[in-house]
Parts: sequence; structure tokens; C-alpha cells
Amino acid sequence: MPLETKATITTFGGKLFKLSHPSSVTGTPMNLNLFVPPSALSKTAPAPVLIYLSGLTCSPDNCSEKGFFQHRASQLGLALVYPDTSPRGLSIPGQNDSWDFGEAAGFYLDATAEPWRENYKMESYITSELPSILFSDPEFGGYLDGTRVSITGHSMGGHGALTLYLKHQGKYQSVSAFAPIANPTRCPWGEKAFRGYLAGGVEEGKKHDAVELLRSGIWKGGDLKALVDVGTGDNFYKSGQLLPENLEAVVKEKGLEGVKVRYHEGYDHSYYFMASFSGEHVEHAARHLGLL
Ligand SMILES: N[C@@H](CCC(=O)N[C@@H](CS)C(=O)NCC(=O)O)C(=O)O
Repeated sequence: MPLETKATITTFGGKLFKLSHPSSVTGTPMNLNLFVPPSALSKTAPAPVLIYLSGLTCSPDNCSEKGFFQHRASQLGLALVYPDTSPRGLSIPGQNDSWDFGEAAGFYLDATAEPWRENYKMESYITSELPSILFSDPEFGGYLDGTRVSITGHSMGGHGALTLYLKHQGKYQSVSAFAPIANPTRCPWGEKAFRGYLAGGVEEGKKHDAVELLRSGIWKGGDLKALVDVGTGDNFYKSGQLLPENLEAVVKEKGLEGVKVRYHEGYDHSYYFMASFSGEHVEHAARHLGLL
């Protein structure tokens, strides 16, 4: 079934499409936003793609409206895909009880515990179903070069970007993250998610934890093409939800190359922080996608 267009918005010379489709992976309708840069609108030069994974509480709209990725993406000829953060509208008990678990908090993994395992399959959705629907869509596929894709994300989405990049080697040409939950088996957000979504709890969560994945030696791909930004004024960083130092430590311990972690004095967790550096994350992806 083709993607349904809910809105078309002209922005930075390109078009932002608000799209929806039924998902057989989550069993629900799923929304996403797609930004097509001006260079690809005629469909003669399909654009490489940067997938942006949002954080807790977000829909595809938060970053589209205030992440400021479109500015630099428009100039460089990069398409942007903003997926949703979980299935919505189910009637699973507990799905709307807290803002950091359930709806809008899918953690980019395939749940193995009841009652989540049937629908909460965001890893399969992001890495498999969504690209297959988008890149073969009769209307939208022609804008996009599905062979050149990078991934980025914020907070829970930074965790998603890093872990999907590590687990699905070769699928994404580079990765970047803003304030990622870098070591979720060791922080309250991650522990709560893994206890809820995974039959094996926090121990099973190691399979979905960037630091633990790197520690396990999963990465065989040479230089990690990774950029990570963190604000030192971020309350979630200060309260131990993000743990980027653990990422730096495992990179060093394993002798891995190609991970740049930057700390920015005074910036917080919000989109004011993200918007300040989103141009550089677009450039990071563009470089690895052959646009720079
Ligand atoms: N609701 C939480 C904050 C959650 C939060 O900061 N979410 C981030 C991602 S982890 C976000 O992007 N929120 C939406 C926004 O700022 O537009 C609180 O009250 O502390």
C-alpha cells in the first residue's frame, strides 16, 4: 500500500511531507516525516538519506519543527527521514502510564516480553520495514537513494542510532548522536525499558546497549564513523542517564578509531542544543554519503 500524504510543506527550498502507512511489523498505522531537498525534487538526482531517531515523548514533528536539520540538508542535497518513536493507539495496559516507557518510548528494539512483543518492534520497523516501504514507494521512492543511508538521533534516539549502526553493520554509512543514552543497562531509563520490554530484563538489554555491544567485540567494520555531542548543562547527563564517558572508555579499551565525543559547555538537553549542532551532524553524514 502506498504512503498516504497528510501534509506537504515547502521549507528551505525543498518539501517536507507528513506521511502515514499501515505497518505489519507494529500492527498499527505509523507516521513519519520526510524532507526532500531541492536538488532531488525533480527525481533526476535521488538524494542520499539521513534517518533521525527522536527521543522520549517525541513524534516525527518535534525535530522537523525545531531541530534545524533542513537548513544544511537543503544546501547539501540530503534527504531527512523522521520516524515515530513507538507504535501508538494500542490498548496495552501501562502503555500510557509514564512518559519514559510505552507509547513514544519504544527504545528502538524488538520487545521479547509480554505484552509488548507483538507490537513493540521498533528495531525491525526502522531497519527493515520502513526503508523497504519508503524506497519502493511509487511516489516517494524516486526522491531517494536507498543505497546511501546514515543514521542519527537524540537521547533515546541517540541510543537507537548507535545500537542500530553497530548491530546492522554496513546498512548505515555513518552514525551520530546528540546526548545519547550511551550505556542503558546502567541508567534508570534503560533499566526501566529493558525490565519492561525484554523477557531477560537488563541482562538481555546488553544486546541493545552501545557500550556493551562494543565491549562484546561486535564491531568488525574498521573505523567507526561516529560523532557524539553532549551538553555539560544537560540535567539528564548530570543525573547519570547518558554516560557518554563509558562510551569513550570502551572505545579506548578496545583500541577502536573513529569515535568523536564532544562536550559543549552550558548546553542543555533540549532542541536549543540540538539545533546549535545539527548542521555539523548533517555535514558528518554528508561526508560519509559522498556529498562533501
Ligand atoms: N518529559 C520529560 C522530558 C523529556 C525530554 O526531555 N524529552 C526529550 C527527548 S529525551 C525531547 O526531545 N522532548 C521533546 C521536546 O523537547 O520537544 C520531563 O518532563 O523531564
